[in-house]
Amino acid sequence: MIADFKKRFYISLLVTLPILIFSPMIQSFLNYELSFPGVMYVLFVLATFIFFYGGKPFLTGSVAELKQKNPGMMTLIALAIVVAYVYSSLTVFGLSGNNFFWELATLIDIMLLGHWIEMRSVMGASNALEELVKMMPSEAHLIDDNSGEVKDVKVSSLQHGNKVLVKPGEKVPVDGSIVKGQSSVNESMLTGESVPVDKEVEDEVIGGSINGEGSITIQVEKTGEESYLSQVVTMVKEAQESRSKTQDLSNRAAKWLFYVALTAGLATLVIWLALGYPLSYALERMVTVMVIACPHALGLAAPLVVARSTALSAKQGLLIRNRANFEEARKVQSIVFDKTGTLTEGEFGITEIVTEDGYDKTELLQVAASLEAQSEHPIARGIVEEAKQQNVSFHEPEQFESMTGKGLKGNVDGKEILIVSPGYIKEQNINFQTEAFNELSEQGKTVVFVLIDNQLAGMIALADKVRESAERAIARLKEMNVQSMMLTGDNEKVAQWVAKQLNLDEVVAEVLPHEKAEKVKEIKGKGLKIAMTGDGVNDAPALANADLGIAIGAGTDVAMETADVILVKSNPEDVVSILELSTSTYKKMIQNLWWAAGYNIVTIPLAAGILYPIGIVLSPAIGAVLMSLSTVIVAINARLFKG
Ligand SMILES: Nc1ncnc2c1ncn2[C@@H]1O[C@H](COP(=O)(O)OP(=O)(O)OP(=O)(O)O)[C@@H](O)[C@H]1O
Ligand SMILES: [Cu+]
Repeated sequence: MIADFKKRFYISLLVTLPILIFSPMIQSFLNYELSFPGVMYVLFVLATFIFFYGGKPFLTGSVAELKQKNPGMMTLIALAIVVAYVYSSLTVFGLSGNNFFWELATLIDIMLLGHWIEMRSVMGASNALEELVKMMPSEAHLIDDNSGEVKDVKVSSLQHGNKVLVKPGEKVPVDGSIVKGQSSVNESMLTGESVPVDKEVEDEVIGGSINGEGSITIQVEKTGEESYLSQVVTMVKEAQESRSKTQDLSNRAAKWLFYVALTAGLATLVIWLALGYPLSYALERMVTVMVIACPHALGLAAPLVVARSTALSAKQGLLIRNRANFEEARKVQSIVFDKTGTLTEGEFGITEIVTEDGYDKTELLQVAASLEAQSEHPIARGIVEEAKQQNVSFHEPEQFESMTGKGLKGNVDGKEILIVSPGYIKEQNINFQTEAFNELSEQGKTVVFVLIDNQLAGMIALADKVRESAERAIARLKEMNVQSMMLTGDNEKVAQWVAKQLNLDEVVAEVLPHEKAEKVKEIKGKGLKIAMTGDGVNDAPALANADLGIAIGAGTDVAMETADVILVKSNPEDVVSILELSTSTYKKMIQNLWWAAGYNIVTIPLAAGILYPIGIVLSPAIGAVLMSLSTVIVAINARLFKG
């Protein structure tokens, strides 16, 4: 496409030269005379060539637009050059008046040049996505399973389970896990995090990241389309193509501009004729108006900015999935955070085990860990970790059952075990050591209760760390006048403790998973624009219900599927970045809409000849220069967008 415009431009330009040299009007400007019999016919033939050859992209483009019943810039340009060409040709064959072949030729030249330059700038603004793709290396060192020999193969030929060697300083070719060696890996191109991450055996590495000083062997887990990077690229592409309000607005404006241009063009024609000017002169003014009003920068103003901002943000680990909701993010007034894993690290460690009479700590830990080994909950991981460290033996549970938002149930060694929340204990009116419990909770520790054969056996206290980044994020939100709220399934006292640490505006504790979505709806009902941030499966309904759903961290797939934005890093500060990015993207788009459409307020009257009294009249070619300029400015402005 680009090469085609370039070729058509150069050839048309060459053919334009003789037209200029032999045009009577140019000759009178430059005060020379050069002619031969039948020169008119030669000019006609040359101009016809330019009209059909150079004008072809515009003529076919207009046919396509009219077929779609969506007349736009191509139709305007086609109309302009057809009018100029038909009128000039008629004068050659008898109609009285002057031809303006040279105007037609230069107009087409400039149009071709303009569209060529502009396509290049457009490519520049939208190729941020391609940079992401380029991060993938094309070759990998495959280790033969039998001989252990290393040979270089194409990444596309790798299969699951293959082992590949990654040497120091090389790019990791595929997603996989380390089976040998250790190193630090730079994942900044995927997460924006510039500090290299230490990786050892069993750790996951992502294709496209850069290996540090160590040599590692990785086992291939995901290739091609499945790989993290291609999923990011697909996601960004989808977001770029998805509809948005601003886009709809500018499309509608572009439609309007078409009719404005047409009307303004006809009015110009009529007025100049009424003022007694020759038809050729009036037509020239009309053609200029139509060319200058070409609404085509308008169609690009928003998509270029969006292409840029979605791709840029993807590189910082902010993945935008739903553009329309992202655009509205700048209006968010209240953000609801989930506690565990979002505001806190989500990494629990056991701090105390308090037993009831007749039970010992190791026994408690053993049954608890045996049951929790079946669960993915952060609490479960903390308990299992501690048991492993104490070398407690695990026993396979039977009839395992998880009670969402409340705890777990199952049989271990023939005994019925329950691990449950304080809420559940209170609900069942079971007596427990209230004082010890209160003391632990007030220190911000999450306490779970263990029941053996319906008898309370004791409680396990676990501590999680509040993220420092959460504190900074909430402070910044305060500055932006955005309310921060926390929703948690955890106990009230723990929630209060976290809220105090982080200076949160509001907390709601002991909410069951399905109640999170209802709570979100309730806040929305108060007329507040709300964003919800969470990581777990139990957050998914709430994410879907919020005006803006933000999935944090690698999170669960369900959370990612329902979210409008995914934050690759588990950093609450990125929530602030999303809001800021939404604001700056919107600003840039509006700015671009002005460059694209607003400039018509000045140029249409100018093209119509309003400054004729002081001697300023634009030729169609100058009109074409100005309209191209507007598009190029829009493209450059989008490219300057840094987030
Ligand atoms: N695997 C488990 N082991 C023990 N207790 C559990 C388990 N899962 C849930 N619970 C109990 O149920 C409560 C609520 O759990 P839920 O998963 O809904 O929220 P949470 O993870 O504590 O907090 P957040 O809503 O902030 O993520 C927990 O605080 C805990 O008391
Ligand atoms: Cu145009």
